[in-house]
Amino acid sequence: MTALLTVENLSKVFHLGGGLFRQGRELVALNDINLTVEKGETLAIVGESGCGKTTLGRCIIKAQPVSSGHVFYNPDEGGHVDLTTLSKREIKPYRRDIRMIFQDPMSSLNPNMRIFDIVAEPLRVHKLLRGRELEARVYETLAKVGISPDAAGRYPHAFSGGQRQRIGIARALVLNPKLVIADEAVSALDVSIQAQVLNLLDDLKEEFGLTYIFISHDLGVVNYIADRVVVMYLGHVVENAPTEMLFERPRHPYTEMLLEALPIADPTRRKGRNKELKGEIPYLGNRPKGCPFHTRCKYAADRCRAEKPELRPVHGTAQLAACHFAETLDLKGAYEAPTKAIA
Ligand SMILES: Nc1ncnc2c1ncn2[C@@H]1O[C@H](COP(=O)(O)OP(=O)(O)OP(=O)(O)O)[C@@H](O)[C@H]1O
Repeated sequence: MTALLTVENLSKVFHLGGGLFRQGRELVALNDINLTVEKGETLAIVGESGCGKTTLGRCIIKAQPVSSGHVFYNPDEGGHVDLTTLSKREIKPYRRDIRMIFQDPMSSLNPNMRIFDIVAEPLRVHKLLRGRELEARVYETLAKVGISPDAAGRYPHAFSGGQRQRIGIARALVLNPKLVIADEAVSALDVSIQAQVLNLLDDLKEEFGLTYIFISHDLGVVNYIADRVVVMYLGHVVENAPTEMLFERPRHPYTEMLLEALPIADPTRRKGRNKELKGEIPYLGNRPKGCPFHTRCKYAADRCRAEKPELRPVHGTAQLAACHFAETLDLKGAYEAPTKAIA
């Protein structure tokens, strides 16, 4: 396997202004993140709201500057480039290679533009194609995501949520990217539509040789689509493991807690929302000492309150966990890995 993207010691600090009590405070949204995305894999980033998933995605494409650390990108034909050091002009070609898909297709698609122009816009911005060639590429991409070319003259409001997400995907794919960062790409959709869009993403991955970073708060969805899962808590990576290993036997108590909250195995039969997670997430600007999770961890010992655990391989395997007791805790896994046939 070859790394397409490597995040090294990445941190992001927001300096808060405004309110009387927040003046001069810092909020560490990402704390020394390390991860690798292999070519062709789907790497999921999971965690509760506010743990830093979106910030990480935005830092990777440099939509937000990092406070420290590196994002090395290693495309086929080029060498190793640190995206964090590039100027606005220098990063432009990499923005073609790395595309994002967003949660809410309604707010990410300009309501005043026709579908054709929405999908054509990235080609125009990057001055890649014109005239007939541009037209052909737009229609071809729309067809790939299951949108009829006849619909290209309509506006976003004429489409359902699932169709709008397909248009968002077409807009991302029209530039032939190598890496797609999907940020809660199916969260706003009904469960049955989610399955269709996930299947589409899976098919497109094969067809276009894509690599995905799939950001989600929903482990049920992640189990279906991801090869590997990175679990984040309060801006830290607490576990990083191949999907099957993580579901069979989590090595971090936070992962166990997320798995416990999953309703049932098959995402098509899931009803309602996940069970509520226990405990309150501490405010990021006032992070607990020691292990960031110890205030909610039912296994916490004195050591956890005093000393921050490093992310490390458990028993020398591909499963990494940041827990002092990763080797000895007998944590509960979840259901068997689902089959791909959920549509
Ligand atoms: N521009 C900003 N200025 C200050 N704080 C920010 C900014 N952007 C994000 N944050 C804070 O950084 C933390 C991480 O936010 P982020 O949106 O990355 O989390 P998330 O895991 O993606 O959550 P969600 O699923 O709710 O989007 C949050 O506490 C958020 O309030």
